[in-house]
Formats: sequence, structure tokens, C-alpha cells
Amino acid sequence: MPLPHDAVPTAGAARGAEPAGATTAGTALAVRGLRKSYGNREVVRELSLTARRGELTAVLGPNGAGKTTTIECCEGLRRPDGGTIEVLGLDRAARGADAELRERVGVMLQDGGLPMAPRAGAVLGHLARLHADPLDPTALLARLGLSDVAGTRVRQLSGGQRQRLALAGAVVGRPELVFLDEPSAGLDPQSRLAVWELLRELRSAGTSLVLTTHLMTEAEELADHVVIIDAGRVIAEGSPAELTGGTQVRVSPAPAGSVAEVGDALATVLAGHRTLTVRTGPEWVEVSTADAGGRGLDAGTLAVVASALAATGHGDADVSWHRRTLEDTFLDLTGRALREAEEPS
Ligand SMILES: Nc1ncnc2c1ncn2[C@@H]1O[C@H](COP(=O)(O)OP(=O)(O)OP(=O)(O)O)[C@@H](O)[C@H]1O
Repeated sequence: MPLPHDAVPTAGAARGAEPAGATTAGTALAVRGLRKSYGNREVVRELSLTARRGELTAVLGPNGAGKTTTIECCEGLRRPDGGTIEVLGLDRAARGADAELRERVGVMLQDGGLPMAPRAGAVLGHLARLHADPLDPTALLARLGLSDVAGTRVRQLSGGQRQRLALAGAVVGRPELVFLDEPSAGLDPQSRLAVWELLRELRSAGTSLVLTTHLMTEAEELADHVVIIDAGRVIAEGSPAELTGGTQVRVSPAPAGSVAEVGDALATVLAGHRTLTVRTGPEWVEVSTADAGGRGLDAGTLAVVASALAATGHGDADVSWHRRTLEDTFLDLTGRALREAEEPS
């Protein structure tokens, strides 16, 4: 999509405005030992995470994992029970931090957080006027496919249109850091692509982005760093490539065969190959390299697996390459069962 004039965001940080009081160069957000309870239910438990400047950090986790609570503590909308939060080098709890960060941080809330009565264009215009050097609201509306509804009251916008307006509101002030709580939830594929394009450009322009999402493809497409949280704790983090570990060889037994037998045979024969890991799942056996740097397996590995199968009488098994997705990793780490809310602890 061609870029309307002045709809290309340039972050304050990229304009050379290195913040006063920055203690951690290169770090946009540092959360350490964060704790938060609702009543007697602790939903964020000693959570620590770091988001680097100029990167997009995606926070993933099952429903109720504590993502929104964590992000809202970082945004200053909730008061933590413990731990520290440093945003753009400023202690979130320090006096005066709120006022300074209001100018430098953009926030897109999960429910949009927009006033319902005014018209969309007026809302964005108002938000733009709160900032010293805003993007052109008209161009931003066009950028997000909202020009035709600029005169529509927010209440009458569709869910996806409201969502995009909330995103526009979060970025119109050219923030150095933007928090986005599920920015693509409920968007049609075209709108999602427009949002992704904008987020990529924000990052290219030097903006730091922290988003929560349930869309694994969104994290894979956009994120430099992924943090997976579950039950209020970080359970894994890394780049998408580090978390997925690249490519595996998948072996399914012949129709009459058993996965466990094939798994045992491969584990025994391949035990001498220290870089190979054999994992037996319910439907197939997976062989991967210990190196989780995102590199694919080479053809030699396939030959080793094929010859191990032939040597153990499983030459008729089905062998294929499988590129592990973030969803595979996410489900492995967080389980496949539907979640119930946890009992108070
Ligand atoms: N204001 C509140 N009062 C009481 N409990 C709350 C409140 N907000 C959230 N919770 C509870 O805290 C837990 C964590 O909620 P949170 O919204 O942070 O999770 P999440 O990971 O963002 O979930 P989702 O993916 O569904 O948005 C949930 O069990 C939720 O029911």
C-alpha cells in the first residue's frame, strides 16, 4: 500500500531524543520480579521480562495467563504488589514518571478504551493535539482504511474499525515505546496485514513495541523476541527461530506399526549421535538437532534416520520434513487441554 504523506511513523528515540535518566541503554522495558494479586488470587508471580529498544517483543500465553495484567502494570494502569518496572529507563513507580511517560509511551488497550460518543476523526484529532509532534491524523486514518468512517461515531464503528482506531490513537503521538494488547484480535485478513505493515514500519523507524497476541503467526511474522507466560510466570523466551528450533524429521509408523516401537528403535540406534534428539509423541516420532538456532536439518540427517529405520525393520515408515511452528512449541509448553481458572494460592 503506498504511504500517505506523514503516515510513516518516526519514533522519538529514532529522532535522537535519548531520554534523560535512561539507565539501561538498549532496554525499552525491564520487568523484574513482578507480582500482582486480585483479592487472594495471585495472577502474576515473580515475573521478569525484558524488551529491547527498537525491537518488537511479543508476549504469548493461554487465556488468563496474566498477560494483560502484566502489560497494564507496565502501562501504569495497575499498581503491582511487588517487583520493579523500568520503562524507557524510568522507574515506573517514581514520582513524575507517569507524566513523562505519557508523552513517550503509546498504549492500545484490549477493549480499545475509546470514548463512544465522538466521531472517529475527532477522537484521533484530539489525541494528536495532546502531543508536540504528532503524525497527521488524516493520513493515519487513510493508512488504516478508516477514511470513510472518519465522520462516524465510535459507537457505530464495527469491532475491527474500532480496533484500528485504537491502534491509530496509540501511535499518533510518535511514541518511543508502544504497548499493544491483542492488536489484531477480530480483524479481517486485509486489516491484519495493514496493521502488521504499520507495526513493521514503526519498528524500522526505531519504535520499541510490546504486544500481546494469541496469533502465533503474528508473533512468528513480526517478533524479534517472544516471551511465553503461563500461570503468571515466564516459561520460555527467545527469538521465534530459537523457540521453534527449525526443522525436524517426522517419522510415522506404517499403518500396522506402533509409534512407541519406532521411537524406541530410533532412540537406541541414534543414541550415538549426540546432536540428534528423538522425541516420541502420540502420532509420530520427531528427530531434531540439539542446536535450536533455527537452522534446518541437512540431507545427511535424513539419510541417518532412513538407515536407522531400515536397520530396525521399520523401513516402511513414513518419513517427512516438518518445520516446527511457534504454535507447536506453545502447545508443547502450555499443554493441549482447555484451561480452567486456577484456585487461589
Ligand atoms: N480486575 C480483575 N479482577 C479480578 N480478577 C481479574 C481482574 N483482571 C483479571 N483478572 C483475572 O486474572 C487472571 C489473569 O487475567 P489477564 O487478563 O491478565 O490474563 P490474560 O493472559 O491477558 O488473558 P487473555 O488472554 O484471556 O486476555 C485471570 O484469571 C482473570 O480472570
